[in-house]
Amino acid sequence: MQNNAAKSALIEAGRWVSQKGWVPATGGNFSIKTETGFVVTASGYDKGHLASEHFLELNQQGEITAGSGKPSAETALHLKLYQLQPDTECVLHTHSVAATVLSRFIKGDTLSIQGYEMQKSLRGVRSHEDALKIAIFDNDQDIDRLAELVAQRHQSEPVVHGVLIRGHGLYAMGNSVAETRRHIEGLEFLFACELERIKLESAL
Ligand SMILES: CSC[C@@H](O)[C@@H](O)C(=O)COP(=O)(O)O
Ligand SMILES: [Zn+2]
Repeated sequence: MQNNAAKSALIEAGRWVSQKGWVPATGGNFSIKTETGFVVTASGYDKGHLASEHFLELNQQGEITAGSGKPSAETALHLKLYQLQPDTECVLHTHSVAATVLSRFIKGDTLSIQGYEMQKSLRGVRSHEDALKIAIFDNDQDIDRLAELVAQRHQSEPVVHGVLIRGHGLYAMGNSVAETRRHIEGLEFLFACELERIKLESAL
């Protein structure tokens, strides 16, 4: 995508995701692939009120080519996700309550979801009977190290729709902005359902 179109699409995605309550208190960061690399949000801004000056342009090695301020503190993870899946065009990172709590509640390294029609909102999923597996990684302030763990896991279990960072949030990806938004919305619905199910079952 062309740089200015990418920024406009991310400004719009930011408004939407903020209205959903999924990027509180400057949490979250967004990027879109461009002809020369990718555009990423600058660090520390309210993602519901982005303007064109709140973005940096980076090349395919992750070096800044245009823009001011600091790129997102989590830029290395965006870069890694583009390198792992060449058809990924957009990465959106959110901090919803459901993703944050569920990733802490599940103690292992995988959230397994089955039995929901909404699973079919995710690319390639054909049935509620498919077991949807979302990788969970322990949170780490060392983003390069975290990105390396995602890359290692990808070798045996390819990252397709998104990954959860424990107690932190969701990284969703897709082959367009629209697909990434749909993946976030579908996954958030599934996370909320799972939280409700766990609460009901523990009350029995
Ligand atoms: C407001 S705490 C969240 C941050 O530490 C981080 O996880 C985040 O998502 C936003 O960081 P940013 O550097 O603005 O892209
Ligand atoms: Zn974050």
